[in-house]
Amino acid sequence: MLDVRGLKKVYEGPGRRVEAVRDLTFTVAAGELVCLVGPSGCGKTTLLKCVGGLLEPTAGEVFLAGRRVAGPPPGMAFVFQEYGRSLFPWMRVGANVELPLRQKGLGRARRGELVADALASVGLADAAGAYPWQLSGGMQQRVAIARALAYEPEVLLMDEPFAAVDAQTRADLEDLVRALWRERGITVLFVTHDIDEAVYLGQRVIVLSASPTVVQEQLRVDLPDGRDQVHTRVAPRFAELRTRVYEQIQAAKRSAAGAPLKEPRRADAPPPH
Ligand SMILES: Nc1ncnc2c1ncn2[C@@H]1O[C@H](COP(=O)(O)OP(=O)(O)OP(=O)(O)O)[C@@H](O)[C@H]1O
Repeated sequence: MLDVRGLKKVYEGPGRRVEAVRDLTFTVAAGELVCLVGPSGCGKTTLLKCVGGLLEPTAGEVFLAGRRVAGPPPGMAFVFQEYGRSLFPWMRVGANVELPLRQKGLGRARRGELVADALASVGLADAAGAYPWQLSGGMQQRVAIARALAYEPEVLLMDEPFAAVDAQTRADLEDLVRALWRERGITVLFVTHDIDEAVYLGQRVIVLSASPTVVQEQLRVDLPDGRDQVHTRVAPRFAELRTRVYEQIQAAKRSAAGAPLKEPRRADAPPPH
């Protein structure tokens, strides 16, 4: 479904050259939920922008369903971290969710159906007439998710979408994403700096190195599909997987600092004491 091949991004400006992403190659299968995690500043947002056609890579290519991405493709939707800036404050919630559907050229009746369905899916069926600033942060992020869902994307790109909400809201929103993903079969690429979130959400976790970024490791999350905040997070396997991801991120930071890489531990090895 999503094929990232040899992606490289160098930012060049007067007197400054930043090689943000060196060489990234990975694929995401149709209907898969993959989390990308890596040290701060490792180029996660840069990568997602290149995948979404918002930024031209310096080298390498991204393919969506076999077609090369050369601008925002019609089958992709974004959810960003800063919900406060991604919703228009002068438009009511319903109009915010509807906006991309107008741009898609859908008729009024169909737009109405999709908006109502998306808002109901995120538990905000009665908020269509409110303004975003009348809602809590978590509710605003639900609106942003509803807007992405209403668009009926094949692929949903999420860039640290819950970084700015409180811990309880975050847990609710994580469960919402998993529920929507399971119901709708959307392909999800979810960027986070939170290791627990990556393991809790993903079917697979791609660990990125420090910038200039390469894939440090890919880890299959072999937890049961039916996850919940109480039991999954205390499961021994959850602890093993998060330890494994944590070690890889530490290794990525050490290698960036010039220290030798520690031999990676096997995912099925017991956690360290
Ligand atoms: N427009 C830009 N111009 C120049 N350099 C940039 C630009 N955007 C990002 N960078 C640099 O590229 C590197 C990667 O940035 P990016 O925002 O992609 O990382 P990130 O992993 O998303 O960061 P964080 O975890 O802090 O959100 C950083 O060194 C950053 O300073």
